[in-house]
Amino acid sequence: MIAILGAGKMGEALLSGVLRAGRRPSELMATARREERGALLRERYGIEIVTNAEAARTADTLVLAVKPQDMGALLDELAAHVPAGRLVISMAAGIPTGFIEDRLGEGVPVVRVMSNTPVHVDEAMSVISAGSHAGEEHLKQAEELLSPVGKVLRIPESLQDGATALSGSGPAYFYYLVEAMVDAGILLGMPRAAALEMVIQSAVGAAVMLRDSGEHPVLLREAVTSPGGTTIAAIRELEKHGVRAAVLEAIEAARNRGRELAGG
Ligand SMILES: NC(=O)C1=CN([C@@H]2O[C@H](COP(=O)(O)OP(=O)(O)OC[C@H]3O[C@@H](n4cnc5c(N)ncnc54)[C@H](O)[C@@H]3O)[C@@H](O)[C@H]2O)C=CC1
Ligand SMILES: O=C(O)[C@@H]1CCC=N1
Repeated sequence: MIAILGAGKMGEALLSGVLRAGRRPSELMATARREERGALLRERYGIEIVTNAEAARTADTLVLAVKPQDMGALLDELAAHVPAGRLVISMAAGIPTGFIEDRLGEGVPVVRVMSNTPVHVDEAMSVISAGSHAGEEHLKQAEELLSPVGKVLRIPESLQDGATALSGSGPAYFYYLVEAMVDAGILLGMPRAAALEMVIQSAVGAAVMLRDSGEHPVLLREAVTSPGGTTIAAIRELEKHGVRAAVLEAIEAARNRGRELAGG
């Protein structure tokens, strides 16, 4: 039995992915802070909605999907109810496995996960790290849970805040670029719908080539960039405006914010 504690955006996305992958609703339970939210999840997925304490007592795997700021309160609520040997999987940004171990009692196996919203389309990037009491079998269980909704990669926990900044937040950077490109289309007089269609299909085409061609991104970009042509005129402006440096600093800022989150 898997329990998703705090089934908001990410928790629900994982829940629906796990059901799409063939698990039965009777193998899953969830908790929600608001009653209406619980009722909606029960109706939408046919799963049982329980209290956090009930989930802790019953489920073999507890998936913590609350916001980092709510993690301390959730763990205080769970502490008295988690029997030894329960696997705890945390999806929260910035919360070290040690923070959870300290509050749930020594010996609890914790796996920290950073996934991203493409869980919705089974194209997530999930990176996982073992806490000090989690071993191979626990990492395998986390991989089994997450691999139906995308790729899974093991990394040392010291890189988790970096992964949060890179792939956890990653989809937002691509959406931001799409927004900016659509604005450029508007500037050039395109109807918004046409601009959006052109940009989305360019993004999808570029993403599929990146994934499937095995070519390095630099080579793919060079293939678009004709001598004396249009692309290099655009690239010169991107370089002039320091876009690469802005990306480096932005992702470093996201990593640094992740490091602050456990402190509230
Ligand atoms: N949104 C994203 O792109 C990503 C989010 N994350 C992480 O996933 C976690 C959840 O994020 P979202 O789904 O975006 O947030 P959310 O706010 O949509 O979901 C959290 C849910 O937890 C519920 N909740 C809070 N305290 C509770 C408690 N004590 N008992 C039961 N339910 C409780 C809230 O009512 C809410 O529905 C966060 O820790 C975040 O860092 C990770 C990767 C990507
Ligand atoms: O913005 C956030 O804090 C979360 C973590 C990764 C993506 N969204």
